[in-house]
Amino acid sequence: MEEGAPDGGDGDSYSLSSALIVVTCFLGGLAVALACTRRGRRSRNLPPGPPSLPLIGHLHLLSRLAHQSLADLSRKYGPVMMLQLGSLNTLVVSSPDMAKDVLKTQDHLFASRPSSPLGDIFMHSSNDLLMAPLNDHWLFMRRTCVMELFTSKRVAQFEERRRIETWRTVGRMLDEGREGNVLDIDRRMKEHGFNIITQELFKKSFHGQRTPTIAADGEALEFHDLMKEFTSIGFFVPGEFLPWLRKLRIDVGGVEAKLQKLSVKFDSFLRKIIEDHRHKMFIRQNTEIEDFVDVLLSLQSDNRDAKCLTDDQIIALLQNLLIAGSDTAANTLVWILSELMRNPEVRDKLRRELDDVVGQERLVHEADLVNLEYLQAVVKEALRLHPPAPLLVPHSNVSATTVAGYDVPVDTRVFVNVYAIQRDPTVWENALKFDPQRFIDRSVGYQGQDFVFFPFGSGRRICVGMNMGLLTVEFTLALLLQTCDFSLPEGMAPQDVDVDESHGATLSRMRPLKVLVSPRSASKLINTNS
Ligand code: HEM
Repeated sequence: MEEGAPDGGDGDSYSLSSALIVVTCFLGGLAVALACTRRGRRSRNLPPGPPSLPLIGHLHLLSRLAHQSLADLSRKYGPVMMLQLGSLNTLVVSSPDMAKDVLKTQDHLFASRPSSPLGDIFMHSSNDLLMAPLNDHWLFMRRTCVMELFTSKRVAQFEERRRIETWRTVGRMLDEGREGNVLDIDRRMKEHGFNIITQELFKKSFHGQRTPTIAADGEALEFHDLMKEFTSIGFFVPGEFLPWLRKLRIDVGGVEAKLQKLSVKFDSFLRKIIEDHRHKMFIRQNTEIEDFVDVLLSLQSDNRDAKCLTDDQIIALLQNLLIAGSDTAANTLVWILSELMRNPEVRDKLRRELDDVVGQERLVHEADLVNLEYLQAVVKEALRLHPPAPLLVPHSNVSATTVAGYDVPVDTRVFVNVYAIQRDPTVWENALKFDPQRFIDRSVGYQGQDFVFFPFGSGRRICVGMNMGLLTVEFTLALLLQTCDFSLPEGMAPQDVDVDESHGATLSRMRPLKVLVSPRSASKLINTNS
């Protein structure tokens, strides 16, 4: 280079050398991280797992349908597998024996929840039930649910509410299905699941025509927007797996900011509902219990217990129940109807059972369900092949322990792959065939006792709303089949109905199920004006 030339060359070499320093440091850091991870692995007897990449660990091996990717990996690495998702130890359990060890034998250790930005920001996990770690607060919330909200008395109290709402849904479907209109079943069932749960929580519906119990337009719209926003954000928060992103205040895709904003909106929406109920109960001296909010407010004012529910806890609980209770039941119904359209012989058999037990002269009611053995088997078979929470809700262990002789460090995130177990050909004959008869030939309940079938989980964290969810699904299915005929749009054969999956909050169909609906004679008995 000529003397006196502009010092751009020096600048270049400066930036080159600083770039080299950064790259060297980065690679050095990676090498140290890798060596530490390997040493850590060697010094502890961790469960097997695939080779990992520095920093991201095994994140790149998970597709959007994580339950399927994990099922594939466990076929190679076994039923107890350890993954490194970013910087998080993650235990994946995929056999009945291992599930039993985690959810029964060591339930006292594994019944906690990992902390997560989604839980912290959105679910108020220090105040809620679903995402709360295993502690006295969780026990208090769980007891409140079990002893006050989901008792058989309370479930029975809301029977009429569920019946009327289901009549309205079926009536709407028949109306809209007139003149050969093709119906989007996913949309109908999601609206139905949501209406049922909001009727139980705060005696209001948010979809359908205006009636005295349907929320005012503005309120309904606001709630629709909130729920739509929630499901569209997605549940993958990168900072959960790569905590250094959070330390550097990097919010990839702005997901955390969106959750924060949405949480504030949700909060004020539910706070207003609580205030309206309080007004009704105390100003108008109305002490009649009409919904869950009434129950929770009366517990709060009772003050029998030294520990009393706060407004924040009530809001967190309502939010949990809305999120955990609506799409789970709705998607179960969509999967059942998909399987019935793919398997006309099952549909015919189910209809024959309904005609034999109930007939067409009166409408089915919840008390009939115990006598509908095949219908119950159909629901079980759909929950076997399409569990709404295919990895349950993540568990976590409160102290270090061992599983199948392998070390599991404290605070490991645990995925129990119920989807893989319920489709395992070594556990179930013709595992991928939709065959409800298997549940008539073999008695398997919902309590998850033998760990071959546990779509609601098992142990301390088993679904708290199981009975209510099952009633919604079974009764809706019974009324639909009793009063409607279903057929596929012209040119479509049963084998054309796919079962491709998509996964948001719960396991749903990738594309909506579209069918034709026409009335059977019992439909004349439905009164949609009640
Ligand atoms: C077909 C319907 C449903 C299915 C398949 C289902 C499934 C599940 C599963 C798998 C879990 C996690 C269990 C675990 O962590 O091991 C769960 C938890 C939970 N479910 Fe459900 N659920 C359904 C309906 C409902 C309904 C209707 C409600 C309430 C209205 C509800 C409220 C909850 C709550 C609050 C939890 C958290 C319990 C805790 O962490 O202690 N679920 N459910």
